[in-house]
Amino acid sequence: MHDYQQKFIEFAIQRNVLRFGEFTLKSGRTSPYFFNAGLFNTGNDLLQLSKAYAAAIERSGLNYDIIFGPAYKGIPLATVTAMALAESGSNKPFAFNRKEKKDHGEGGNIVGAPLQGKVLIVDDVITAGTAIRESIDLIREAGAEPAGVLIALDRQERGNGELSAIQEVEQEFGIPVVSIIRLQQVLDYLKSHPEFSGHADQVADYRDRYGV
Ligand SMILES: O=P(O)(O)OC[C@H]1O[C@H](OP(=O)(O)OP(=O)(O)O)[C@H](O)[C@@H]1O
Ligand SMILES: O=C(O)c1cc(=O)[nH]c(=O)[nH]1
Repeated sequence: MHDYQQKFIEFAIQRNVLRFGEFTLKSGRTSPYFFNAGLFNTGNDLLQLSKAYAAAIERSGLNYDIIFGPAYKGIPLATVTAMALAESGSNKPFAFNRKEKKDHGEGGNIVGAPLQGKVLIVDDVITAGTAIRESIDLIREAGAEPAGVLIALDRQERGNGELSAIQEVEQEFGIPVVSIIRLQQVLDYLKSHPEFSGHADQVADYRDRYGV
């Protein structure tokens, strides 16, 4: 595990973003851990988070024209990532969607820059891949092309079949998915920190059941 990854796990635990307990996921699975990016909820959190996202994009070498954040939690993520990239000299347009279409004023369900060219999707987690598939549909409907996905946490879970949701997305759409951390690193962290080792077994059991 790289130093930046350990620091990111500690940042997420310290802000209660990465929590342990019993959580129902969008996929219907019951998980012993949850990553709630909505709890990165101060200016300082977002400053730190935006730098972690921008650094991940820079490390990935992804080639893209515009950043897209899926509603809702992807919206601030895409926004602050675009700001951090601009700070380091890469000024990219960004856009996000509304979950419900607006039928007055400017109308439609895309806000921000027009979806054109190669689109990098920025979100918090991928579990079963539903949110990413919905984003890819929106991008294609607009006549643009998905170029990659950046998330904070790869939960390393099966999608619809035996592959991970991320592998399915990579194969089906031919695009890379980049994450800052993945579940295995969270598990390693829990096991090597006695104060969290009580959670390690439950997370490992969950991984045995739904992981790849
Ligand atoms: O891979 P999936 O199974 O789709 O799950 C992951 C998605 O679930 C959450 O979004 P959700 O739409 O639940 O909530 P939000 O409106 O808080 O972003 C999360 O932010 C991801 O976008
Ligand atoms: O699968 C989900 O719904 C999900 C998992 C997770 O860790 N965090 C989140 O916001 N959603």
